[in-house]
Amino acid sequence: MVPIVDIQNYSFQYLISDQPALKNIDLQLEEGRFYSLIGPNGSGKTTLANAIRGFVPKFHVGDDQGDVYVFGQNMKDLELSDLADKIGFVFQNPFTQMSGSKNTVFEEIAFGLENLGLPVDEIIEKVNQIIYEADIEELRDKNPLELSGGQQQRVALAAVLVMEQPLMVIDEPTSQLDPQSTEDIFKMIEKVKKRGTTVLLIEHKIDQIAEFSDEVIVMDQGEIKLQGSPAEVFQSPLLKEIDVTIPTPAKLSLELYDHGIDFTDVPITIDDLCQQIVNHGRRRLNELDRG
Ligand SMILES: Nc1ncnc2c1ncn2[C@@H]1O[C@H](COP(=O)(O)OP(=O)(O)OP(=O)(O)O)[C@@H](O)[C@H]1O
Repeated sequence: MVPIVDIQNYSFQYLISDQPALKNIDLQLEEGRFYSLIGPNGSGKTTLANAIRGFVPKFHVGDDQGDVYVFGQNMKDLELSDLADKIGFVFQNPFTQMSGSKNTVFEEIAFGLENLGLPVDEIIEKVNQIIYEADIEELRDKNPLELSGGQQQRVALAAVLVMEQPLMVIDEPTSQLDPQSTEDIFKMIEKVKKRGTTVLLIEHKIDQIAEFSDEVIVMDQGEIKLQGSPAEVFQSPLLKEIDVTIPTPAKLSLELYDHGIDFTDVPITIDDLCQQIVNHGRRRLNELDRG
């Protein structure tokens, strides 16, 4: 299968910087998978997302080498507007996403669909559906620019998800949200993935990343250091050399190890942890029976 995104030996250095933000990146994203991109602050995550959308180097200028292919086309041959109907992009700061010209959240979310020229009935149906899924009914008639940061974040995400582009690049959509809203946003993104959308999510919420991602990509100092399933990545000894935290169940298992409880695998999700505890209990009972 041809990857949706194919990055080949790509490096980029901002014009005003003295070191590269991306170094020799090779990355392929397959259709319909949910990828999470993690790494310490300044490791290059947003720059990589911007390279996939073409903002780097077309908007944020600098020197680049290598190639970024998206939907089989080299970004060098495309204008920024060429991919508007293929890539949904949620910015780190939701304020920058707002059109600034709409009086209500409903109109804000409808804006992109209007630009695509969809029939009014269809626009209303789609906007109502996403407002329901994003659980933002109480914001429907509010002015987008008067919302709190967390509310703007939900509206900005809804305004992109409603467009149903086949690739979503989402930069820290939950940074201003409480734990329950964070969980809701991940469930929403998972629903989008189930429609066949490819998702690249930049996030720091490790527990949800472990639970929802198909693959985790770890960046450090402009390079991709690790990539694999959540279990592969969060059990990798290489992670110790990078400043990223491990999921809470894995941390708990290390504490239990100090109390003599040794699991066969490091649990990554709460379900894994429960299963490992049950397995451990069974093993102990068998030992007691035999002993
Ligand atoms: N517009 C810019 N001009 C110059 N340097 C930049 C620019 N944007 C980012 N950088 C630098 O590029 C490097 C990578 O930054 P980037 O924002 O991609 O990292 P990040 O992993 O997304 O960080 P964070 O988690 O803090 O958002 C950093 O050293 C940063 O200071």
